[in-house]
Amino acid sequence: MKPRFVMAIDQGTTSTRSILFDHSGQLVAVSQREHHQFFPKPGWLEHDPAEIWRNVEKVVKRVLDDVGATAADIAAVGIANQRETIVIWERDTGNPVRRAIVWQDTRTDAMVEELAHRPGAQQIPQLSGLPLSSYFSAPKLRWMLDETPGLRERAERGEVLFGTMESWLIWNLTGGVHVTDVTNASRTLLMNIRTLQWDPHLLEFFGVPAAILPEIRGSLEIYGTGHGPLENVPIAAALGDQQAALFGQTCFSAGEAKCTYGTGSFLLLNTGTELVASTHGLLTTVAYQVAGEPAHYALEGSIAITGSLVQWFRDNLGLITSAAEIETLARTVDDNGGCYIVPAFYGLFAPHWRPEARGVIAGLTSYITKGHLARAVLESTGWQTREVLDAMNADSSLALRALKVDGGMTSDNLLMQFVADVLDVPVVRPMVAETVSLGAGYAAGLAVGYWSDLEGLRRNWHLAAEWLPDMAPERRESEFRNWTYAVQLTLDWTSKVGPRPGPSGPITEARP
Ligand SMILES: Nc1ncnc2c1ncn2[C@@H]1O[C@H](COP(=O)(O)OP(=O)(O)O)[C@@H](O)[C@H]1O
Ligand SMILES: O=P(O)(O)OC[C@H](O)CO
Repeated sequence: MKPRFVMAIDQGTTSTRSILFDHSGQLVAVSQREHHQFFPKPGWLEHDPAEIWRNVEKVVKRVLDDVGATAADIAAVGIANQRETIVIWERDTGNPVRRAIVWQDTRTDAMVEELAHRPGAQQIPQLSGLPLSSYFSAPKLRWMLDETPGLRERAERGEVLFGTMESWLIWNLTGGVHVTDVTNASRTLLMNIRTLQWDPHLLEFFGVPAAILPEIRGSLEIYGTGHGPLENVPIAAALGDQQAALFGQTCFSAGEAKCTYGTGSFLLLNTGTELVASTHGLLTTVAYQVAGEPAHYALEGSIAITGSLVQWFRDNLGLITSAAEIETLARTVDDNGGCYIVPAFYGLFAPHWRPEARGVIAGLTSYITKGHLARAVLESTGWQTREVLDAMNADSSLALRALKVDGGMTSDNLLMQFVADVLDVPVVRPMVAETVSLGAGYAAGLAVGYWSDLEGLRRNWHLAAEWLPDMAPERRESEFRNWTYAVQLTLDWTSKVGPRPGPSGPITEARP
């Protein structure tokens, strides 16, 4: 009997999910668990890798139980994961040596500032496709090796192993295979974006011993097989979660793009097998690689604060009680009243990469009501997307015909219409909203022949909602100019006034 399902494991920043999909790409069952967010100091964010692995075991078992399935029903498992977050564990025991440092953690900002002045720093973007930033894995790894007594020596002796989250999960799922997939490796600042191998110059620059690193493998290939409830099931794919969403949205060809609107937002444009080096503040990243074939690349615009600004509006200002209420409040007024909010809570990511920026509410007058503020909150997500798309258009000649969207913020019609208006392209949302998991499932299913080709998967993409551009060009451009002035106000804030006491780090809900 043929297996009925593929399983996706989506290990995200706040929770871990296991989802079963059938052959038509329909979601059959889901199980989810949140994990603790540890904030040991302002700007720091850590996860417990052992807790995350236990959660994986629980959600895998639960989702199988829910539909009465066994390992024999599962064709393959695919992993999608929060990217850049680092884990170090002992080779002998498999125990993590300390908590994971999460992608949003800004503890290495000062280290990065210092490294930026060292010889060799100029070559980093050209080698890795990434700007030097505390967002990526290498500064976090350097920090862990420097600040954990004896760890660097143990790393050099090969006693401990490094991995991003998919690497940690593959190690545990397979019982000891130490690999990473190429999309996750492309987020570390340690991989050469052209050779797709660890780069000796980058390892030396960040002081990382090669003995600690996993082998870089394709995104669609069998890394090993599972045990326990997944006995003998191929662990057949891994993708960073944003690349998984690109895959799940079936953006397989050059010129196709998606944006995932969640806590932060991530716009990825598939550029095909051609690598496009950004000169406008975007990341060059690997979109996916079928084992043994050339990699497909993407240009990425990572935006740090979008949905989390809505959370701030709800939790810190208390002007709404649920995220969904922001649309109702924004609809009480016709426009933003001249008000712009730039949410540079802990610097700005793409296309600015300015860690010293801090947020502003600009254009404030006695006329402004909470309705105008609600609009400005939502509009900031639209304008930040526009900045990223302008950078993409400057870097690449691939003209976007439509933007595929997913994520929690896409239930906001006012926001999605605004995005279509300010980008001047149609915005479309698919029926299956779980694009991250779907992408991991598709990749694993393709790797084992559960699905035969990409065209078949494209036919599974069905339109759920569409927003067409409907804003006068003069208004669009004059408002964008205003936004740009507001952004200028944020850029040098901490260089001029110094750092503020108190948190300048991630906004993430702390409950398990
Ligand atoms: N109707 C809405 N309007 C605007 N923002 C929303 C709405 N619903 C949810 N959000 C925001 O979306 C985010 C949650 O989306 P989700 O895709 O679950 O995020 P993540 O995967 O990053 O945790 C939250 O930050 C929340 O504030
Ligand atoms: O887990 P998410 O959805 O917050 O995604 C995190 C990104 O992978 C960070 O680069």
